[in-house]
Amino acid sequence: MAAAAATATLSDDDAEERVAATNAQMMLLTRKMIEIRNTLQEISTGGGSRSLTRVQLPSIVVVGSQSSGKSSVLEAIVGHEFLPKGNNMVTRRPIELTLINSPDAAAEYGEFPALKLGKITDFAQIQKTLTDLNLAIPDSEAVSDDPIRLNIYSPHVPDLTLIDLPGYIQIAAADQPESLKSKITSLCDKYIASPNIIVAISAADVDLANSTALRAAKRVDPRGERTIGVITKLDLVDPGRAIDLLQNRSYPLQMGYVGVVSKVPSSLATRASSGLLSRFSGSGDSGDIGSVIAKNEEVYFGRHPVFTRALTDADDRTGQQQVTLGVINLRNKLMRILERTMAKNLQPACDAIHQELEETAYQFKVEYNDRPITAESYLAQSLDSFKLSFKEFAGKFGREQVRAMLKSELDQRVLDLLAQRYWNRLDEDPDLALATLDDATIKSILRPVSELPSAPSDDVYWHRQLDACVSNLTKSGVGRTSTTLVSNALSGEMEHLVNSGAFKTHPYVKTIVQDATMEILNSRFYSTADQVENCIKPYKYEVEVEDQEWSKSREHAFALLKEEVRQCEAAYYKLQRSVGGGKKLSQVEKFVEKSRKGLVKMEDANEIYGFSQALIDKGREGLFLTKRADILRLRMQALKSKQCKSKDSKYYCPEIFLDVVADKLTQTAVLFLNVELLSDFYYHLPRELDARLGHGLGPQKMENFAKENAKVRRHLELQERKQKLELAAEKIESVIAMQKTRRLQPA
Ligand SMILES: Nc1nc2c(ncn2[C@@H]2O[C@H](COP(=O)(O)OP(=O)(O)OP(=O)(O)O)[C@@H](O)[C@H]2O)c(=O)[nH]1
Repeated sequence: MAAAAATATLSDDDAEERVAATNAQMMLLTRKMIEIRNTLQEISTGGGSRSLTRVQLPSIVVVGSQSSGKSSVLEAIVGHEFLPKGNNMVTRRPIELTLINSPDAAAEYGEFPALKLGKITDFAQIQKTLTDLNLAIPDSEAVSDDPIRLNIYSPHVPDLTLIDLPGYIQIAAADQPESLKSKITSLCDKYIASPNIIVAISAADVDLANSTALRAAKRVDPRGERTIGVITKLDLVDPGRAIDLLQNRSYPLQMGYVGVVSKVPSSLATRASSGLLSRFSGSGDSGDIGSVIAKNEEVYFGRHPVFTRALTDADDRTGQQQVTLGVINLRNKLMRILERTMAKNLQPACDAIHQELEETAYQFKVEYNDRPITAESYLAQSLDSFKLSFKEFAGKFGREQVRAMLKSELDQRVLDLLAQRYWNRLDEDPDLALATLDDATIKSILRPVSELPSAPSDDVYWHRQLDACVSNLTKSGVGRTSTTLVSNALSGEMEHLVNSGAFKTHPYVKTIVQDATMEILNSRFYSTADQVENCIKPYKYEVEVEDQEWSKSREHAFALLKEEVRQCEAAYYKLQRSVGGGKKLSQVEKFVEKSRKGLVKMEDANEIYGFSQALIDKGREGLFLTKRADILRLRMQALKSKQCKSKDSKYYCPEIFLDVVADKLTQTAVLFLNVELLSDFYYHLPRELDARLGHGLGPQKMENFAKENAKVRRHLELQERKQKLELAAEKIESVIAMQKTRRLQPA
């Protein structure tokens, strides 16, 4: 019986029901206030708020020297071991602990809101994470005032917010910075400032006059209005001495002292207990360490009548300071105190929220004309704008553009073939010619193209040259080349569009667009290339030419040669400048020519003539360009001649005939590229983007996307701030209303 009395007389059924009802009501209020406090905290972290920082709802802050039993008390309240342990000063950052009573929670779990690790049901894992987060502060710094936020959900905890701080030290250890003591003190000072409630922990076996926690509390709360003294390790001193300590007269506290024995006794550590803590939730035995400790305290205090007497005396109001015993009563007391002090701050907080809300609403009206925005609407708008620029591009890049692109590619191929089979002169320029010829051509000695206009019409040599060129051109993999060209052009343009349009500041979405582009293009690549190749097959055997086609190609071939001449001249001019003038270049060219005729020796170039190897190479290039331009001019004349007017002279005018072939290949390829690749891509890409960037993105990614744009981010943040303030105002008003109703109810 004595034991039951010592732990707050919970034996009587009526009393129990009353306590439960009060607890439930209190928890509802406290929870609402904690929610408001957290909302306000989010608003303050989201951007400097002037009026909100002035008024804040209080937190409970736990301070104590190292090894005073701080962790043991907190763990007894939570019911689990979860705080970092070790000799190496493991609490280096404030731990802001929010306990959330969740009666329906299937399991107890913790969450680190800033880390986004999800629910952690293994408390050993929570302990490890806390240890890692603390030890991430280097030994040289030892403490940081950047808090770790941890929420614990459980049916066995009350709604409470507690802040655990690094323990006070007397002197810094050898490996700790000198300034550590003062660093810890100023960190704690920051937290024990008004209006927070201070839980000052002192161990019974250490002289209270030396308690750093009580001394610090006295400094900031000299009248003992917001400090609770907690004396741990009562079992280590004589019970009579314990009672003396709990009635500490040198620092009287209005909320009194609470004595606890918060160590899990080894004999009880593994046994499920009577479940005293679980009375909070009305569930059965919790089996947590809180219950084990409570059971142990019940037995310990019951064993010593002096504790029962102290409680009775206090109840009788004999002038003694109020005495409270046990972790459960500490917990209840904390809840009551939190509620009371929060209630005191409710009206000022409510006023501050309203003031802040008014300012924010005004800003929102002025800057955004009350225009609401969502990440989703911003994404939809950006996607629409992107699709619009895509449509514009599609309008500009059609069949005609593909035709021009492919024709210019084939023109280049035709020029290369002509150079190989007609224009390179093996006899005059063996070095350069050899480098560009295939073995078969080298074997068939090239005849100078100047002989072509006067060759007999049945000259097999010239027939073979043209047939080889045509065969080479038609069998050069036009299907693959043309498909690659168009694919590259499309993916290049998409790259340009994402880098310049609505998505230019959105790297994640850029990748999605590029991936979708590549997937569509790749999936069509082989079938398109095969279809094009199939359709140009007939030209591999026979090419029929119309008069009109011939004359069109005659003009085009002439223009091509003219452009080639221009390029030769430009290159020659550049070469002249690079060797220091035309005179120098022609000297070197002459030397190279003489050496080809055997009139001078190449080995003497440097020593006798002072021409470096680089200069000789340039001389060779100069000679090549001059001769190439001569041949091209000759060929231009030929194309203009009467001989090349008729399509029947195809062997005399290979430039024209090859252009006809290139043109036919282009026209046929474009037909299929347009249908199979271009139109298909233009049709599918917008649909694919709708699928990937619509709801497929998910709310978090959508928000991340929207906030990548600084302007939108500001708009969204201001809007969120306004919404949070509205919510906080609504909640705080309902809490104030609840308070009023409670006050009106009979006790
Ligand atoms: N006998 C007894 N030992 C206790 C009691 N409370 C805590 N201890 C022991 O005292 C030691 C220190 O307790 P902690 O809870 O780790 O103390 P702390 O203040 O958190 O220590 P730091 O984390 O180092 O600051 C541990 O060995 C506990 O088991 C108690 O009420 N009675």
